Amino acid sequence: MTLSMKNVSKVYKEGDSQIIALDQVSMEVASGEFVAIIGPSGSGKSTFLSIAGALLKPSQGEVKIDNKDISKIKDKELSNLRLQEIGFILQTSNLMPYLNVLDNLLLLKKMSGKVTKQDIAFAKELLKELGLGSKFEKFPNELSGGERQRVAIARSFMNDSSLILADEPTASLDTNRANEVVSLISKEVKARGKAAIMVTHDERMLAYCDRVYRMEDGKLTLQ
Ligand SMILES: Nc1ncnc2c1ncn2[C@@H]1O[C@H](COP(=O)(O)OP(=O)(O)OP(=O)(O)O)[C@@H](O)[C@H]1O
Repeated sequence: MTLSMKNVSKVYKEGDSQIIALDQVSMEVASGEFVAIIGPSGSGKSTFLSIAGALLKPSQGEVKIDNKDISKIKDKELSNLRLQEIGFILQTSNLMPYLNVLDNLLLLKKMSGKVTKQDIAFAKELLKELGLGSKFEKFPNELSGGERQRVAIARSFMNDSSLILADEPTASLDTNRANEVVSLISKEVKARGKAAIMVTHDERMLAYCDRVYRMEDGKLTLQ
């Protein structure tokens, strides 16, 4: 997979004034690449990830996934593309509190039709890979913060999406847990040929990444 963003700008209108959240940013990420974006609060990083994940439309510029211009795709096809190709990892893991760990992983499958034996086997395999082999039946409130984040990561790997977008996945984790989480993303990128973009404030996590970009006032530069 290749994500290509060219001269992408995003302007938010607030009454009479405008906020230029992104100012002509370009980036290309391909399978097997793990890139990071750092930068101060309010510089445009989340806006960038939302556009990369086809959740938000740019005001200007071009976003292509595998050479397909996503502004030219119909809404239905775009939501399928999002479901199949893109895995989001968010700061707050947003697990369903009343579902156990295994069912949290299977939730999207349940919502989109039926759950197969293979789905269950894949979910269990992912959980084992992430060191959660003994936690299938636990509920989110019975897990530590780091464990919850790993469940959320396993869930984002469930659809075997080719693009992983992570918005501060290590916020609120201690150094060991943070290393664990980021090395899991890195492993998934390298072993399964995925592409990943991670927004982070944590400079220690940059060692796992192939490239580091800096966002400042909506402008993106390679470090
Ligand atoms: N929906 C919105 N409407 C209006 N302005 C917005 C909206 N979303 C973001 N902004 C503004 O756009 C700019 C970029 O915001 P963004 O959330 O992308 O930054 P960020 O780098 O992710 O910040 P943080 O590190 O604090 O999460 C900020 O000035 C923000 O206030």
